[in-house]
Amino acid sequence: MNKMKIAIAGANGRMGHMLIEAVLKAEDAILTGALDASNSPGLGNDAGMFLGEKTGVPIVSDMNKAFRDAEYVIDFTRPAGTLEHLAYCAAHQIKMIIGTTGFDENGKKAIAAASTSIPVVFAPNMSVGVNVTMKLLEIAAKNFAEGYDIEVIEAHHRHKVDAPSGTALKMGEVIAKAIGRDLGECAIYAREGITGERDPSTIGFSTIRGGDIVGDHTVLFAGTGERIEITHKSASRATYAQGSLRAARFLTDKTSGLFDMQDVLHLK
Ligand SMILES: NC(=O)C1=CN([C@@H]2O[C@H](COP(=O)(O)OP(=O)(O)OC[C@H]3O[C@@H](n4cnc5c(N)ncnc54)[C@H](OP(=O)(O)O)[C@@H]3O)[C@@H](O)[C@H]2O)C=CC1
Ligand SMILES: O=C(O)C1=N[C@H](C(=O)O)C[C@H](O)C1
Repeated sequence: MNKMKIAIAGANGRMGHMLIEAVLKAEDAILTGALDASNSPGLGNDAGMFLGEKTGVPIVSDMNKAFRDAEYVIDFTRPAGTLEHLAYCAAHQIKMIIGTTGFDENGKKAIAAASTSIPVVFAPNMSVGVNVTMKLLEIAAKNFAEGYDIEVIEAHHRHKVDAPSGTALKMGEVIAKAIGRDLGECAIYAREGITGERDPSTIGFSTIRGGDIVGDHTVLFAGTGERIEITHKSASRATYAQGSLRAARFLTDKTSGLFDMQDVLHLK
């Protein structure tokens, strides 16, 4: 069997650890490199050290070393880092799976541009459950377009640096598209003081940060005399790592193109 040669960017991070563990356990994958930031405390350590395993793959900050033998880079870092890795991968024909969130419009355009020369899976949430939930939201939104107020509520751990989460924003986009609204025009990200009554055409977002919450997302459709809540809760980051490996397998026969987890899971 030809094993997928995978390098992990963000190797010393929360997702980096889950991804390294998943790659080491997968029969069809081999860990060929591990990258982290130049100031990472993990630099020089064996990538499997946190598991008590010796992989022979050190964590380095030099892309030439970390990505040299890779066919795939799985990147869960920060937007600035991901965009540097993307440029390298595009120049060296390495397939990318991008889980990083918090990109601005220019960052998203750069990813789309790179995907004309390499295949990229770019998704704010790699879990099967969240992506099936997106489909449920599409159906629900079409039926609750009138007479129901729509609110997206998300909760994450205290270390998360972007808000709302990439998943919450994607949920908002899916809902807005389903009911013919433009999220850029109808999203409300904060409320304080005398806000006036709720504008029924808006989609509201609420963010909770605390403790070690892995990732909870609820969409509330609040009508007259009833409320519908569609909720997904992650209990472990393993689900994102397994989804990332599915995304890599999906890219095996691709030479270019921008894909998301709806493509990977055949949900479109
Ligand atoms: N799509 C999905 O399914 C999921 C997406 N995410 C997203 O993944 C990203 C990472 O999350 P998480 O693992 O919790 O975060 P962590 O902070 O735990 O890990 C990020 C890692 O990337 C490193 N890093 C930061 N900048 C660079 C850079 N320029 N080059 C190389 N490495 C860099 C960090 O190093 P240092 O700490 O030294 O700065 C750290 O080791 C976030 O954007 C998060 O929202 C998370 C879970 C699921
Ligand atoms: O930072 C996280 O932890 C997560 N980030 C992603 C997001 O922003 O949606 C996915 C998941 O919710 C965990």
